[in-house]
Amino acid sequence: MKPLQQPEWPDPVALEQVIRELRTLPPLVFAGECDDLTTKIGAVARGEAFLLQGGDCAETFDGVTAENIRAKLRVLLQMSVVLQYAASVPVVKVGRIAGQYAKPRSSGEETRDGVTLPSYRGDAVNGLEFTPEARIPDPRRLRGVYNAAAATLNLTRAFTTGGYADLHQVHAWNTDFVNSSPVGRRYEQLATEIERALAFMRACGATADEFKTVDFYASHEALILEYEHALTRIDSRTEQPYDVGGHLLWVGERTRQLDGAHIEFLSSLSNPLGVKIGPTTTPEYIRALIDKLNPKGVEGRLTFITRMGAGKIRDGLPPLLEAVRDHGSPIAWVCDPMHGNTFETPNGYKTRSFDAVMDEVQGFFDAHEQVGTWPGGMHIELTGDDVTECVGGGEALVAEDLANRYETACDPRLNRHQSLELAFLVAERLRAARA
Ligand SMILES: O=C[C@H](O)[C@H](O)COP(=O)(O)O
Ligand SMILES: C=C(OP(=O)(O)O)C(=O)O
Ligand SMILES: [Mn+2]
Repeated sequence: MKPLQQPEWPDPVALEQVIRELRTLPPLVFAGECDDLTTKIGAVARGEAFLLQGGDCAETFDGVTAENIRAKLRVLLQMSVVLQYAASVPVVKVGRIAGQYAKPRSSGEETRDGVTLPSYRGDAVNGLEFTPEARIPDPRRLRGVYNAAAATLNLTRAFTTGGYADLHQVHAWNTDFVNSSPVGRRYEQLATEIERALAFMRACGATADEFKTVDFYASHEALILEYEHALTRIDSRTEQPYDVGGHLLWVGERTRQLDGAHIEFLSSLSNPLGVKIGPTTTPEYIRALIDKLNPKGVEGRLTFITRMGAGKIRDGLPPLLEAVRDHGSPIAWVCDPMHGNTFETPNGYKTRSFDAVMDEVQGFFDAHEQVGTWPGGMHIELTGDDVTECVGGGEALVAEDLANRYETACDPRLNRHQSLELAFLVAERLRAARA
């Protein structure tokens, strides 16, 4: 079977050149870091940690700025402390970042005002601009992906280890936000409590080096197989293949066929892996997928990212949870409450409602409560900016507001307010689940 959702590159010679070059470039991540993430996700699968995975639907080359990267990291750090403090559970932090440049599409073409052009497939493939030239797939963009991912990872590593992510900065992350909204003020109270706890520990003589840095990992959808293959290397320590273009790779809803090229590719890697699980998934498929991707039952190797839709998760998820429980293999279950809840507004914006997103998260927790399994994490499309892409939330955005700051290159993301609100709501459910 031909691999699905692959670009049709018009210039195979240029493609060959880029791939040759990519094969010689240094790894973006170290295989040992991938193993560390597997270990951490193992704790998620055992019910001892929670995974927070989030970032843009589609990163763009223009979006590789210090401001943008800092804002994204900041909202993820804020969400993490909310979850960690309110639910007393370690949070494994993974960005949809430094590699999330390729998009599967429902349709190969897009029509606007009677003009039809190839769909935008992410900056890895073509340009967002609606012109015939921009929409031609250009393989040189794959080199751009490598450069953008390297620059993003470099700054992310600097922020997470160089002081920005120090827990003592818990107030500083919120300074421009404190009084601008109820959720900003709620966060501020929590930050004050955390500071008090840190001061108490200092007074006890605890040297809190653990609070100074955070472990933060990069993930993206493994979609364009030529790129992912070119960044797959044999690790000198273990002699095993790792995709060194990111720590965790997932395969999406449209490319997860058991006998498809994407699942075959994942099965060859030693990285931690994810697979999106949509509403048509059956227990038989899930069991076969586990046997294919994690035959040895390694803890933390396999994460299922459910994206059923708010109306389907309560019926659709429990049979899958039961099938996995009875199979006995360790799985980290993560909820993507975004992709099953997309709709178009009458004024033409692709959006999601905050209430539906929240309802799917609640349904995810309900399903796990019913079966007695651990709701291991959430996977969110978000941004650190005050965009207006999803309706609802504390700011009560409506369809007419979307025109104000609709900046996504693909799917609508939660803005900073909505992301933090979600974190507070999830923290409450998580605390109950822990109890
Ligand atoms: O991000 C996911 C997919 O690429 C996206 O949801 C597809 O959207 P489309 O239906 O507009 O192609
Ligand atoms: C394409 C995506 O999701 P899914 O495969 O679940 O549709 C995505 O995560 O952006
Ligand atoms: Mn998306």
